[in-house]
Amino acid sequence: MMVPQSCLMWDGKEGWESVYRSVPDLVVATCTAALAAEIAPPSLKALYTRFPDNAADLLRDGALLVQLLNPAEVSTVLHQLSTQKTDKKAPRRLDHSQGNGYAGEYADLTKPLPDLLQRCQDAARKWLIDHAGPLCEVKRKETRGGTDVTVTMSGKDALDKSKALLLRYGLGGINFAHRDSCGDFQALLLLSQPGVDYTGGEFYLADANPPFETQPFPFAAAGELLLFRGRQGHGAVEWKHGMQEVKAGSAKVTRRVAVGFFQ
Ligand SMILES: O=C(O)CCC(=O)C(=O)O
Ligand SMILES: [Fe+2]
Repeated sequence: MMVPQSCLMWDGKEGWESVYRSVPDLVVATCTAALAAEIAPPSLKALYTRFPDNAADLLRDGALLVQLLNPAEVSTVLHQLSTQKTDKKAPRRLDHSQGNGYAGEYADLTKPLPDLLQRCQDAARKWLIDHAGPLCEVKRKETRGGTDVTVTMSGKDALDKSKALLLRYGLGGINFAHRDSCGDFQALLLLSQPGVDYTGGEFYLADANPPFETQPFPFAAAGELLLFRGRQGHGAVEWKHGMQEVKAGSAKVTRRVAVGFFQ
């Protein structure tokens, strides 16, 4: 596969303007293992067994890391994503001019997702419904008969309506504390290698109210899925989430790339 030079050169602090708008380029620039061959994806059932038996830790702490994919499976996702398109909608920037962060962007992934990613999303959806179904509620604004209405969906419907995003950051990338306009549960599958592709870049949950306590949940390995509650903590505690500054790892180019589910 040809590797576009601009992507190899890509860096959040330099050359931001000069790069790509399609997933293949994003993905090629993602990971040292991106060009490895595909393996046969594990079944939905096999992926489901990699989740814990219950959601107690997620409900107590607000976030939970699951080693969902092994390195060969991460390479397969990257390989499959290299032929995937993003939605026609332009990626949303995170940068200081937008007031939401630095050196990063989100792009909607078109459906259907590549099969392994789709299975990851399906396994996470099934696990959330099985263990926290009544809590999976989402309110969305829709226009019906020319009037704006707020529609509440719960359980499977809420998760089915959601989007998958490709999120990427370069050197100096920051995602300020925020809440997304989606349901209570979200998930993030890391496709970069912590320590190699980047350091720093810790995901955190933060109290939305004083004293704004934050709790970091750093990824330890590529292929980890972070399930998190983007809104509601214990009792009445409201949460936001964000990501601390991405710093260089041992690789020449710094990047932190992930796929977000239920967004
Ligand atoms: O990249 C991160 O750690 C934050 C991602 C995020 O804001 C999201 O998945 O909604
Ligand atoms: Fe978010």
